[in-house]
Amino acid sequence: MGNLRRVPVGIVGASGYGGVQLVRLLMDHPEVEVVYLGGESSAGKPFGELYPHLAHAVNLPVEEVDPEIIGDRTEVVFLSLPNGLACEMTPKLLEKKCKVLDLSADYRFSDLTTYTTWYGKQRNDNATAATAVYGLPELYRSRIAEAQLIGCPGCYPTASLLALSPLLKQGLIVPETAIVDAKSGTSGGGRQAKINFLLAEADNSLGAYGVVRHRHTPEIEQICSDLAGHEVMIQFTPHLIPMVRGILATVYATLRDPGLVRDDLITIFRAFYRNSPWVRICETGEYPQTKWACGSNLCYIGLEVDPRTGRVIVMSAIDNLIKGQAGQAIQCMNIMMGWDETLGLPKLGFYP
Ligand SMILES: NC(=O)C1=CN([C@@H]2O[C@H](COP(=O)(O)OP(=O)(O)OC[C@H]3O[C@@H](n4cnc5c(N)ncnc54)[C@H](OP(=O)(O)O)[C@@H]3O)[C@@H](O)[C@H]2O)C=CC1
Ligand SMILES: CC(=O)N[C@@H](CCC(=O)OP(=O)(O)O)C(=O)O
Repeated sequence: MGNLRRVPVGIVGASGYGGVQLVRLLMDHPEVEVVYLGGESSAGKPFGELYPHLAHAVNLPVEEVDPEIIGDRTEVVFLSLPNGLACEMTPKLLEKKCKVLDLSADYRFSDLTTYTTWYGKQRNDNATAATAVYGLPELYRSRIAEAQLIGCPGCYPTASLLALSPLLKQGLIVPETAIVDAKSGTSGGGRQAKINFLLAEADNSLGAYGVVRHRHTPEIEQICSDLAGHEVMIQFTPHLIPMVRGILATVYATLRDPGLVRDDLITIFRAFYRNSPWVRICETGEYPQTKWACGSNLCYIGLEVDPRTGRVIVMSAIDNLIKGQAGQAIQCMNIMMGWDETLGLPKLGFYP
């Protein structure tokens, strides 16, 4: 007989794009019960008023955020808030013995000086931050299993790091030659009114932003440095593309051994991800499309070697709201709770 007791979970920031994905997925998760939804401007409203398509399934109000009350009512808390808020409430939630999964950048950095430099917020929770584990299960599964606090990765870092990790871990590329050219749909910017996300601005147009200064650069570099065993700098350029969901990261790097061919690297990638149910390697020469990943927690990876330049080109496609955000956080929760990593997560995309 299965376990009848469901684990009570809370979602802070439930009214945002990450929050609504968490609600949608966790309502169907067999081991949890969503008992608390929190927000700021949405507090006091029924959730179904904010997202009428879920009104028939979610009969909960959005409540004000009080860590004391959340800690009393839940055992697992997802924080899907703008950067700089999670670090204010996490110490209290941990004190209350909750497991905390933060979807913002607050607990992604092992060195808080880097966080302060790039995010501009002074912090006084160093001791708490030191206990956080970076929530990329394909790299840090065993540490996630032991953790009480997870700093879930950003969407661009997820796509970029899954493309780069096998190459860096095996020492196959010159790390400093790595260039990440990435494109994101507009939902990456959240459910806020911003001029560049207006249909008239974003539609029928493609452009880079944050060139040489996007805050995901130090996040990607931190993990690349960990994999390479020394400090690594990466060139990262994000682009906004007129679609709602999805990220495609195209990564270029110079191979140390120019004799390597595509089949060698496919074998290496397959071996690296052999225990990772959410990574699919495109083995027969096809290149991943964001649409394949849409709605699922999968990351599709394809690659090619250019014998003329000696470079490897890796393409990595995810849904920014699922593997890039809410889905990955649930994957981490599954690991922390000792459940199957795939539990409650969508395996099949929406395509077309
Ligand atoms: N969108 C994406 O693709 C990804 C986003 N992330 C990160 O995840 C986090 C959430 O992003 P996203 O869902 O896009 O953001 P949204 O802007 O869509 O949602 C933000 C949420 O935060 C709530 N909120 C804002 N201020 C407060 C406050 N002072 N107290 C309580 N709640 C507050 C809002 O509540 P209300 O509406 O009630 O005001 C809303 O529910 C961010 O840190 C983002 O950087 C990470 C990976 C991918
Ligand atoms: C299209 C778009 O605007 N994308 C966002 C990335 C969202 C994200 O993951 O940001 P966090 O690191 O704060 O979690 C951006 O570039 O800022």
